[in-house]
Amino acid sequence: MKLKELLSSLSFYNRNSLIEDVEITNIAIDSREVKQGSLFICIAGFTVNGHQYVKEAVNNGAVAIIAEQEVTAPVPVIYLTDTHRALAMLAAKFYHYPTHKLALIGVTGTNGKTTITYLLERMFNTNNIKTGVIGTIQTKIGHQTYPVENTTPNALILQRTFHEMVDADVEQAIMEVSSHALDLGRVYGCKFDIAIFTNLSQDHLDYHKNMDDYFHAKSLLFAQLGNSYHNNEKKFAVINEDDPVSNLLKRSTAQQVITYGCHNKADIMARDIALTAKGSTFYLVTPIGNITIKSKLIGMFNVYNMLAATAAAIVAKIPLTIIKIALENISSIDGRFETVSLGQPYSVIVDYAHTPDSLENVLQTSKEIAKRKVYVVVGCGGDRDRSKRPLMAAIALKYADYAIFTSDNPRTEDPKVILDDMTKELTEPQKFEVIIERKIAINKAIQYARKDDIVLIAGKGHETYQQIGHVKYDFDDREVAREAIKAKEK
Ligand SMILES: CC(=O)N[C@H]1[C@@H](OP(=O)(O)OP(=O)(O)OC[C@H]2O[C@@H](n3ccc(=O)[nH]c3=O)[C@H](O)[C@@H]2O)O[C@H](CO)[C@@H](O)[C@@H]1O[C@H](C)C(=O)N[C@@H](C)C(=O)N[C@H](CCC(=O)O)C(=O)O
Ligand SMILES: Nc1ncnc2c1ncn2[C@@H]1O[C@H](COP(=O)(O)OP(=O)(O)OP(=O)(O)O)[C@@H](O)[C@H]1O
Ligand SMILES: N[C@H](CCC[C@H](N)C(=O)O)C(=O)O
Ligand SMILES: [Mg+2]
Repeated sequence: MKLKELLSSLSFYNRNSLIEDVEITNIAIDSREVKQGSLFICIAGFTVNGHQYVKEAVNNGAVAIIAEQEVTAPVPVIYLTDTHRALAMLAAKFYHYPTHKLALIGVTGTNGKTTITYLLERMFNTNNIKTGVIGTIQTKIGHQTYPVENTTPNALILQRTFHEMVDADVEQAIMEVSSHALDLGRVYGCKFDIAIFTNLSQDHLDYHKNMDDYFHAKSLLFAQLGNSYHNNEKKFAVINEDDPVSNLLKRSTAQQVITYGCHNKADIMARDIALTAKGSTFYLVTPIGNITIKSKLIGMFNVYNMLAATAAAIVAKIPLTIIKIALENISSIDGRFETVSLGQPYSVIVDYAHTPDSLENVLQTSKEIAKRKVYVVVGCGGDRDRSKRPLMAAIALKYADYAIFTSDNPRTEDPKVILDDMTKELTEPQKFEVIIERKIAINKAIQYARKDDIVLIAGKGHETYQQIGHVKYDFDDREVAREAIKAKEK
């Protein structure tokens, strides 16, 4: 694509007629990935400033540069005020606006995003619609899976992925939209048809200044739904009516709002909810009919996730009978309240709870279904929100009978400091111990467990690594638990 054609996607740029109209064969934001014919877009990152790599980019074959700070280069340089947003628009244009060629659902909120995307995937697939999924666990195009670095990838990877989905005849894309992504404009070039809000509770206060700032980032997804009454494009905001911020969130969108909930009156509701250790049963009340759902998913939070997915599926015109089949067929989501069972007389559950709210939810659920004691093994990630550490530890002690605090992904922090942040204000020393090494902590908890107890291993869920420093070591809570159970039971 010619540079000038590419630039036509930006409303405001310095239209310098002297700019040579070079052919762009590739877009790169990393100088190490620049090839002959690349347009190099400089991003001022959190770790380094991409503007410093212009020389290397040119040496590797960059034929034009987009920058927001002064750079010198022997190739055309186009200056813009916001290269993050420019990247999103240019990548969308370069890949021929792929989100205009498929239907797109975005899911945002503190907890439940991954779960909802997989519930929706199952609903669309059961209705014979080919899907693509982008999120924390992986990217999926049909049944093909690809590893990911971020929950919501940067705009370049994102638009390329949508382009591959279009090539693979995907009709429905479903993606998690993180608050970081919204704040950094990663999804700015996407056309969403449905935006789903799950809930808002504390997380990521290392990145966002405060909860208002965090809420504002989330609300951008709803603002981005746009106002398209004039071209008759139907778009929907699916909002959790029981969350305290829902009324404020509704004001962020000019599109039709569909609500779901269990307490406040909503369009899609669950009534007569019965929660057990084997799943949840409820009467699903919707504008297109009512039906009983018997799901294998455990916990009240999953009832909310099912309602959110159902609301989006209904506006996407999936019949209620298909929604029921899909919901009843899903037994668990990778690393979310996943049981590790080798026939042992106690339950071992691996869960991705890594926020105060999610930990509270899963522990409350564990407590409700436990016949005897609940043991929890939990830590907090390094280089992330420090203020959630004491909150998570206090929640662990509030609900569990006994806690083992251990390392999550310490990243570049000293694990002892993280554990100290978690435990220094705790007042019941008889109810917990600290074991830095996660494998030993898991083994110890399983050693303690007796018949009918529950061991909840929280924080890492589907992750198959543990990041210590900058190195990711193989580590899978489910594998470690399996080995520990085997060793104990033999
Ligand atoms: C804080 C944050 O979001 N960081 C993201 C950001 O990294 P960064 O700002 O550190 O980038 P940088 O290393 O400073 O580099 C700046 C620029 O220089 C370029 N560069 C760098 C080196 C070089 O030799 N040449 C070169 O051109 C880089 O390619 C980049 O364009 O840009 C990277 C590339 O797009 C992201 O992978 C990275 O996510 C990191 C891994 C991360 O941990 N992000 C987390 C906080 C995150 O985004 N989380 C959310 C959700 C979490 C949740 O749901 O709970 C997510 O969506 O994943
Ligand atoms: N609706 C919900 N409300 C509160 N907690 C939830 C909800 N759904 C799931 N959880 C808890 O949060 C954890 C993470 O769930 P899930 O992966 O679906 O959320 P997410 O929003 O994708 O998280 P992330 O921000 O890490 O991508 C689960 O393991 C469970 O403990
Ligand atoms: N996407 C989240 C995942 C956290 C998972 C937890 N295991 C941790 O490492 O803190 C983050 O990067 O904050
Ligand atoms: Mg997720």
